[in-house]
Amino acid sequence: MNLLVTGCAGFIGSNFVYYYLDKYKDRKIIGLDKLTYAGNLENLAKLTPEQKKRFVFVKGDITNRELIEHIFEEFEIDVVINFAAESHVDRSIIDPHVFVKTNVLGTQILLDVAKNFWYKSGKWIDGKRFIQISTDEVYGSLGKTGYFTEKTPLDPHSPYSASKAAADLIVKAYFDTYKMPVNITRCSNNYGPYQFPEKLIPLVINNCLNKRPIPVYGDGLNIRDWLYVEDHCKAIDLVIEKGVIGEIYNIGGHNERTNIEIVKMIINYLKKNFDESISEELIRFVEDRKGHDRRYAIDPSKIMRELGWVPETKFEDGIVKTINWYLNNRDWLNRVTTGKYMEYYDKVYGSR
Ligand SMILES: Cc1cn([C@H]2C[C@H](O)[C@@H](COP(=O)(O)OP(=O)(O)O[C@H]3O[C@H](CO)[C@@H](O)[C@H](O)[C@H]3O)O2)c(=O)[nH]c1=O
Repeated sequence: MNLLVTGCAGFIGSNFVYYYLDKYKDRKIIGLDKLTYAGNLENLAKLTPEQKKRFVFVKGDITNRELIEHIFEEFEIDVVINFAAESHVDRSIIDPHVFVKTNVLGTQILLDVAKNFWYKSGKWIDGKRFIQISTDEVYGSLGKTGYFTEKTPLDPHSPYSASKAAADLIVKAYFDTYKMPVNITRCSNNYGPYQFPEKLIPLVINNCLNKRPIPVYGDGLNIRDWLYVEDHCKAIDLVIEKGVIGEIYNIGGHNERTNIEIVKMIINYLKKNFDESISEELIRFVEDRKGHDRRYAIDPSKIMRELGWVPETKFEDGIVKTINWYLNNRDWLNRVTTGKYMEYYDKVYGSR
């Protein structure tokens, strides 16, 4: 079985490649990545020599139709998992265009090429599947109570989440119109190794290590529902194996935390275990994110009930594993935060 994994050198994509090649010793991954600022081939450097034999890397963009066709001609692709996306909300507020191009147009091109290769003589070839990795952000924001289910209406607020919602609707259209074998998964906030330090958890770790102020948006009481990335990978694996064609699956571990709680947990762990001069004095409450969603919370009961998924990593363990991963990979952290990183950082935080 051959999988085309787009965004294979990004955070969730690279974690998925490790997880999948380790679990299935007879399967092969063709990994495609544009290697923008967040995708980094170094993220895949720890594949074993045996795993490398079952991994082919292609540098390129999902909006390049000729390249995607070439990949389908070269390899018999059974499953496409589309992780490739521009994913950071703050960047989408500065420059929405690239989000629409990659997330919407890129998804449509992937779907269309897959359809041309998988639909022969009036029917779909058996065993093919297209999985769109989406996000809980497409549902918008919750008040103090309630959960996002698969039936919650789409109500995205940022250019990022609007582009992901648009992509989901294109995927749905390929199912409704052509009966294409698709699934959409919508996961809550992930954390773990290889996450780029523009996202809250690695940004806080990196700023603590560099004694840089920690920007907390607004009152710090926005809530996110955090899931360890490996639990997300396991959920996607189950969708590939057992997901019902055309269905959407929400993924989340019922682990809601305010941002300030997360920030303080990281500071206090580092203070106790790494450097006692790291303190809550680094915290700065800064201007809020425009259109900032207040609360996300996933109802994962469908995937738990129908596919037997269970989130295994407790947040208290996952966050310690994650902080230690960054402590042990400070070279990586330094490399990915040089050059253009500070330009971006000043753009987002300079005016706050
Ligand atoms: C970077 C940063 C973030 N924040 C706040 C904003 C959010 O309420 C919360 C988490 O921010 P972020 O890490 O940017 O993640 P968020 O906007 O929730 O979106 C993430 O989670 C989504 C899933 O919910 C994914 O679809 C997105 O790709 C991913 O970026 O922390 C701060 O207060 N200060 C910061 O410096």
